[in-house]
Amino acid sequence: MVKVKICGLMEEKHLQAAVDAGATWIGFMFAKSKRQISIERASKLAKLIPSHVQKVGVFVNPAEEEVHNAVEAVGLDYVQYHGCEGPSFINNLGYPAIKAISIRSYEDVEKASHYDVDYYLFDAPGTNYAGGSGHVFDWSLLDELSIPKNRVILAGGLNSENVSRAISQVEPFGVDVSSGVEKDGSKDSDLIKRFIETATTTSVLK
Ligand SMILES: O=C(O)c1ccccc1NCC(=O)[C@H](O)[C@H](O)COP(=O)(O)O
Repeated sequence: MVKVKICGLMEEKHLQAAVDAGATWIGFMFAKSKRQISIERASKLAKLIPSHVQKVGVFVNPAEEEVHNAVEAVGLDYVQYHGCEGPSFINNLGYPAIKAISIRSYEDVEKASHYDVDYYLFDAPGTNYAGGSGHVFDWSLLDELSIPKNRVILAGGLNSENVSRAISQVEPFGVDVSSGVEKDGSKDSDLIKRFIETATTTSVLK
């Protein structure tokens, strides 16, 4: 079954909807974004998350100190690097890691092989911010992946209408969504439930 990451959660009711519907990862945005959350607020919300659901902190070119503080205060299970962080920066920090890679061309896809991380999150390039644009990239660029599929998380403009197609085509380990579970600029519990239900009931076998 495909795993689901719901990103950019800021409110208890939406967090609860994601947990109840079967999310594997909950993402807190610590970088500049309209979804940015403080470490204090994320720590409070994190206490409501059962241990089988993993907490991901999303950063864009952070200072090391910032990452250490958030991991400790929030009890993050993974750190998602969504900027231009290099392999040695990520390795030196030493936390379980997700490296986001913005895909414009096949050369971008190849950048994944420079990193030794737990998961590779392939995303559309950002517009106002580094991610969370709601845009889809050309999934066929992932046809010749050199990294194992069980380390791939697909992101970028996914929603309950296109996620089944995305899963059938890319066969990722997980899918990630932010804009696609929002209505009028805020997360929506029904959209979160529908997305998770659709993704987790889609067969990964072609
Ligand atoms: O979501 C943001 O606002 C954001 C801002 C800056 C860096 C990363 C950001 N999001 C990280 C994510 O993992 C998003 O879920 C991913 O980019 C997909 O977003 P969307 O296309 O909106 O589903």
